[in-house]
Amino acid sequence: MVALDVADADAALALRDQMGDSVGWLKIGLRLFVAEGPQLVAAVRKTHKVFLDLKFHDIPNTVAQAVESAGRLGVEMVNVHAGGGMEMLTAAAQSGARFPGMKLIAVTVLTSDPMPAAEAAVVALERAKMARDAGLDGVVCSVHEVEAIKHACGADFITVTPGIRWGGQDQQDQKRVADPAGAIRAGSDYLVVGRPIIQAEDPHAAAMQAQAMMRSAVVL
Ligand SMILES: O=C(O)c1cc(=O)[nH]c(=O)n1[C@@H]1O[C@H](COP(=O)(O)O)[C@@H](O)[C@H]1O
Repeated sequence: MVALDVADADAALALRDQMGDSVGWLKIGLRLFVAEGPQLVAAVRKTHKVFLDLKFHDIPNTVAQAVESAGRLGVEMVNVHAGGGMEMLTAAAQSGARFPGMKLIAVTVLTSDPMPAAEAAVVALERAKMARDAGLDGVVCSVHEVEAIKHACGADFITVTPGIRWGGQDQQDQKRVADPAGAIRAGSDYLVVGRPIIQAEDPHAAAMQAQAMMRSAVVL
């Protein structure tokens, strides 16, 4: 999943065209959605699956309604923040259930969170179990937590992992990072990559490089 963390529709659609069908999913997050809204989601959906990453975190009623609005946009994935608690997650799941083509995912502990990795592992696992019990389809977590979450929540419970860096790239604000091969070896279902691709001199080549590393880790 390539994160379209760019300022406007022109930049987003240029990047989308550069990626072509080499990438199946594009992620629309806060920056782009606040700037361009549902119209841009509709444009991107014409060619790619869309992960709408707005990390809803509010009272249960508000989050449930926001999930419903996301469902009406027809996106294939949307996320909420597990920090909102069990009642919020349950309300979100009830709303999400009306849109079977949309995966509902909970952010556990942000990959930029400065808490020590061992503590993040405990909190992420706890929140993943809560998300599963509430009926969500999976979580966003770092690669480091994937194995324990799959073990506790089941192989079908989706793990989406940002914080992907390789070849000595700058971690920037990310704290818990891993490379594309490591993410596949850990069992991650979807890798989210932003700046290492979108700020590369050649974004298409960077996406190809990440995918080659992913393939190198696939055991047939
Ligand atoms: O929900 C997310 O997508 C997300 C969760 C998280 O814990 N960490 C995280 O980095 N993300 C998003 O994943 C992308 C990572 O971007 P880069 O650090 O540029 O690769 C950004 O769009 C973040 O908003």
